Amino acid sequence: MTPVIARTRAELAAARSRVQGTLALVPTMGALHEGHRSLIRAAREHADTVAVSVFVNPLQFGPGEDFERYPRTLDDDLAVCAAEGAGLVFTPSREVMYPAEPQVTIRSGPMGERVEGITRPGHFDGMLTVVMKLFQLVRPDAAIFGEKDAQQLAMIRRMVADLDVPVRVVGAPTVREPDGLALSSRNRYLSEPERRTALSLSRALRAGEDASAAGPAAAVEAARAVLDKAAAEDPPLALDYLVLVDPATFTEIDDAHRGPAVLAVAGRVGTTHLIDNLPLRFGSPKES
Ligand SMILES: Nc1ncnc2c1ncn2[C@@H]1O[C@H](COP(=O)(O)OP(=O)(O)OP(=O)(O)O)[C@@H](O)[C@H]1O
Ligand SMILES: CC(C)(CO)[C@@H](O)C(=O)[O-]
Ligand code: BAL
Repeated sequence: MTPVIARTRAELAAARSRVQGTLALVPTMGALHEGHRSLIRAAREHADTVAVSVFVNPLQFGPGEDFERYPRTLDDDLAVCAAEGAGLVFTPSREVMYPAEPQVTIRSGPMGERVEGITRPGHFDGMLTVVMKLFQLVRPDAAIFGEKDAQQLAMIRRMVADLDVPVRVVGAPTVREPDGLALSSRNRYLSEPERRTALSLSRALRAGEDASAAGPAAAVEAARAVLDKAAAEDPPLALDYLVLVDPATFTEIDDAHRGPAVLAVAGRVGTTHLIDNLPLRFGSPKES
């Protein structure tokens, strides 16, 4: 199927008015990989038509981040959208998305200042602002986001609840390489030695999972041991954070915690910022 490509608001409005039945949106920044493909396939199960947006949102990049060099591969992205059966691709320019410098934006609140928000101040405000704009422009019934960006997904769920946005938010599991590395558009920045070091992120999460029967502190300790080793590798991992958090609020949990949690990690290898996480569940001592 060849999707309709909308580059302007008028083209999008015309395409949207022709959609029959329900519509699911998959927001992306392009450079589509197997993780994005899985989101498009999941979206097809939630609606009659799938729309994919491809837009590298300047508002969610801080000074010194990789906005300029972020991979832009639109022709390949359109081929992926067609192969996966998307009916509509919205690919606005910066001027179409932000005809004027926005004065009124979404504030992500305390949750946006935790964990990844400490490493990337302002990131979640910019992300939520563009997601809200995409929801207004595309008017989807449902929107699909990857669990790889777990704090992003939790924040979007919270925005939709707090602001009564009529969109069903659906999370989809993280797609990994056979060796465990989470797929990410930024992986293409990595040299072979950097990729080997980057693997420590998913290895640390697995070590945490393996130790989790002994409780939250043991899970964090096992993950940290892997990351400490990676910090001494060549090239080294520069750890930004390793935290065990409540999945809904991203506040840190303590050793007494029982129930679901997310073990989240982020770090830099060379100049590449990578994140990963694993959902865990802690039972009472008898259950575990
Ligand atoms: N490995 C993955 N598995 C499942 N979903 C993913 C994966 N990687 C990204 N996604 C999801 O795809 C959507 C678009 O993300 P984005 O275009 O930023 O890709 P990305 O690979 O996360 O890029 P980046 O390297 O910039 O973080 C988000 O909902 C994100 O969570
Ligand atoms: C949701 C999103 C497309 C908003 O720019 C982006 O943060 C991403 O690709 O995860
Ligand atoms: N994948 C989340 C978008 C970002 O890193 O800016």
